[in-house]
Amino acid sequence: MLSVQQAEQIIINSVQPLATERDIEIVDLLGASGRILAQEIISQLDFPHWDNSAMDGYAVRHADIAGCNAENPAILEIIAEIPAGKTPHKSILPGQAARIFTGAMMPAGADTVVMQEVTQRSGNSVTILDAPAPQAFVRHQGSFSQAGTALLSPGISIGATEIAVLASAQCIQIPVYRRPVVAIFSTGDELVTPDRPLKPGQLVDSNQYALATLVTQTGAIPKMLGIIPDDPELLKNTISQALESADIVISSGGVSVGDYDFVDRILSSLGGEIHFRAIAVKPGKPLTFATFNFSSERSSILYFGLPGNPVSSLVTFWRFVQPAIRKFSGISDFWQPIFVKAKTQHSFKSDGKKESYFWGQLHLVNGEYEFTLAGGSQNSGNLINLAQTNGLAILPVGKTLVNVGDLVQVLQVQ
Ligand SMILES: Nc1nc2c(c(=O)[nH]1)N[C@H]1C(S)=C(S)[C@@H](COP(=O)(O)OP(=O)(O)OC[C@H]3O[C@@H](n4cnc5c(N)ncnc54)[C@H](O)[C@@H]3O)O[C@H]1N2
Ligand code: MOO
Ligand SMILES: [Mg+2]
Repeated sequence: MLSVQQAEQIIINSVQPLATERDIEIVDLLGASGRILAQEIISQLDFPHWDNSAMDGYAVRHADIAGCNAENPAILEIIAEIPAGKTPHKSILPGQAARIFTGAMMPAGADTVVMQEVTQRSGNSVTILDAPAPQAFVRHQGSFSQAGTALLSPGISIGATEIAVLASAQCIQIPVYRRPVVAIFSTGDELVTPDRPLKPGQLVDSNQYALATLVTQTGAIPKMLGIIPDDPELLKNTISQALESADIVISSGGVSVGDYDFVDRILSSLGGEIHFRAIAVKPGKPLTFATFNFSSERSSILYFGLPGNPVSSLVTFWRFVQPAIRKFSGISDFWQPIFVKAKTQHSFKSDGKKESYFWGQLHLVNGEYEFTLAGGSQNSGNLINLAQTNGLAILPVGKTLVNVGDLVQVLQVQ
């Protein structure tokens, strides 16, 4: 059976990220939050825009104050006051200074700022009790970045720091990639929506809601197609419709070997290339991955047939689907899953034949991660103790036991 790493490679190699002009939309500054930048941002401005003071104090000519100290101070005449936002009109000549405030433009002639803490003011003169280095406390025009420089590269995720840069560079129309559309549906005659009374044998479709939440959190648009009964005709119609209107399709259920598990057959009949139908992973073994190439105008459509058991569908989403959505979104880096090493507070075991995932919580204790197993049954049908899961501890193939205090690899999730 395919290993987790082989399956991951097949999926990631099948992803053709958004990259064309057709995939770009323009949003305003705040609308860019959480989006993926689609084009390089080049600054029209120098940063700082002009020489300015980094301190409240006095703008001076360094030659006038070099070597001065409390015993041998320099005394200068104050000829101007320059608050932030005002243009200085006078040049500083030898023996002169300007009162200046943080962020205010440096006057011509001055090259250094003296902090007011090492000065004494008396009327129109200032006594300098200590000389800073030449150029001290002056933020020079263009010293952070110069006009014409690329400030942000395409493929980055836009957060608060990037929005600050865009705002400062006066970029208010931001080119971002459109959000991928992810169609989601559940299969199974036993499934009902959460608002329906349960008849014997029925079960609430929880997967669709959990998957839609994860899709949204991953930056894509979920398109919920509902519950489809175990009927090959209805399933075929739904899958066709999903393939027409989405970039990625996720179904849950109907991918194992039961008589009512129709998904794989339908994918083949619709012309999908099935790359695999099972992985050596627990939970999540019966995961189907297929691609559809309808035209050169569209990227390959990715189809994930997730197993129906609630934990299996979420574990396979986190491990295989989420990185694929991220990569598809146009993110040039950081779409990979994040693994951390954690000291486990519980022991757990497996038969060593499949890569096994155990759900629970990662905590930072004194700067180091610890992993606590969720209480109750680690059965892939038990979604109740999945609540508050933020990590999946991994037992690799060939390893059958982890003891309390051992370091384990944990996949960070959510
Ligand atoms: N003979 C075998 N049987 C099974 C195998 C196997 O290897 N040989 N694998 C088991 C494993 S592992 C899994 S996981 C499941 C996967 O089954 P399917 O993907 O075909 O899913 P279903 O049979 O439709 O449902 C499985 C289970 O999950 C419940 N379910 C389904 N959809 C939802 C939903 N949307 N929300 C909540 N719960 C859902 C469903 O009622 C079943 O209990 O197959 C095993 N069998
Ligand atoms: O692997 Mo299934 O995915 O355990 O329940
Ligand atoms: Mg089944």
